[in-house]
Amino acid sequence: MVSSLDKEKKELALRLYQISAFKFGSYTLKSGEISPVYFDLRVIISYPDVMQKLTDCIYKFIEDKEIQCDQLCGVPYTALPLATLLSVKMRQPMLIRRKEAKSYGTKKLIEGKFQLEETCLIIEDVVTTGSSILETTKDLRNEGLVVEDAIVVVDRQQGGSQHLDKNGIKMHSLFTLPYLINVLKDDNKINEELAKTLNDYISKPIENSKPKMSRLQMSFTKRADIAKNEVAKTLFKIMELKKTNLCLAADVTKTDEILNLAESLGPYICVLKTHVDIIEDFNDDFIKSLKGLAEKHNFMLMEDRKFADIGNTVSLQFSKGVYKISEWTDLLTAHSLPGSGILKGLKSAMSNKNQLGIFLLAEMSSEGNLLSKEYSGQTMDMIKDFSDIVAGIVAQTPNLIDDAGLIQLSPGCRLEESGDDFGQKYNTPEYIINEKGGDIAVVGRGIIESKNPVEVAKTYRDRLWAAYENRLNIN
Ligand SMILES: O=c1ccn([C@@H]2O[C@H](COP(=O)(O)O)[C@@H](O)[C@H]2O)c(=O)[nH]1
Repeated sequence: MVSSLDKEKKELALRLYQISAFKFGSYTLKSGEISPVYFDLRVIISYPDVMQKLTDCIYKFIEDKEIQCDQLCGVPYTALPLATLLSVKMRQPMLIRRKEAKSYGTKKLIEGKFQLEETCLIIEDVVTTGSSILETTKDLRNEGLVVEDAIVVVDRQQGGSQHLDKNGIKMHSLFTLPYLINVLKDDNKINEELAKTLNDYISKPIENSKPKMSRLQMSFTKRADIAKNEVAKTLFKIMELKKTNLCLAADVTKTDEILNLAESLGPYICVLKTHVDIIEDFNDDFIKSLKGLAEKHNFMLMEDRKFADIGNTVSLQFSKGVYKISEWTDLLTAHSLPGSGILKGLKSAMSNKNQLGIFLLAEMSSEGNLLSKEYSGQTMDMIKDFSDIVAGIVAQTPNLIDDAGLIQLSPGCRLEESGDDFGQKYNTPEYIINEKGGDIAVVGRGIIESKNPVEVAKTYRDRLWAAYENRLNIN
């Protein structure tokens, strides 16, 4: 006999297809895997009838499964409106997990009233690996809540359930991918051939479809072993040894100011970043002293020159002129804009100084910058042939790097989310490391313009390192 829930689920599945909440083609998932199906349940908020039907179905589903809870919590963001509607329908309170703590007032991560040891049921839209549910669970458990169940609208059946199970969470899915394939095939929405492609895709052993271990799950020590660029290798080791992933942007204009910063903040940083062309009294002795301090405090020097010309010009800019950058810097930034010739030019100018780690700009932190997604992807492609000289990228999002030996440097960091008058955007240390996927955060004015740069640098160092350790636990 067909239960009323079965009938409602079928109708809902067809309606979800109609509003393009799932699509078929060739899609690159967050894990980098190519998938013949893509779920985008974000569209449902534009269809009140779908929101209503989905809420009713989940409500019945929870009743059928006899799941009890004191609180509900939707995984941000798509599941938030669903959790809200369910909370009203079930007359059960809900909680909201912030993606980052407020930088003012209570600094809470979990909003809403609750008691210790209350049970919280998680609501999620689509599950592939289950990592988003785990992130939310971790914050709820840290507050003393008990999380044992999660309801998901669609389970892609790619290891998420097993992953959650290992972490003490039972996942209940309203729809699975095989179920949706059957419903759509029976209603002639997809043909036999597509159904077969989809079934073949799901029947791949989980090992094959499991996302490969991402750099975000790996320690810097492990990544040092994988890094192909020698300078990146050393940098990973310095970070782990000194327990710091803070890069200081020493954006001051006098040599003694830079040297003072290097001496006083050296113990707390892994990289000191310069813009030599803003220094008014540049001289060779300054470089000698700076190198001495880098050695004394075990940090690396990065010249943030952001080269952007053809290979020949860049090779001259790098090795000649007043600054002779190639002779002293460990790390260097460059734009990918001119094409791979820029990397060839830099490589040719390395001469007898063999060790260089280039960071290509894949994304920028400033508002309105023109580096599109396509540009960022092409930058990553360009790196592949230059793994000996490229140490990493400058970026603002977590999924560009799939080679764990590369380092992501993320500028735009302040203790509080803010901006400057010229479009610079700042995020907190935790947001930079956990949400943007930065391995190293760059901090300039947040430290150098503070009243007590040493104490403030220590705070950045501590918060950035704690966020990195936290990232290893949640991923
Ligand atoms: O996208 C980018 C690339 C580089 N930067 C550089 O980082 C520092 C940031 O300094 P703050 O004072 O912390 O804003 C600066 O040297 C930039 O040239 C960046 O901000 N964004």
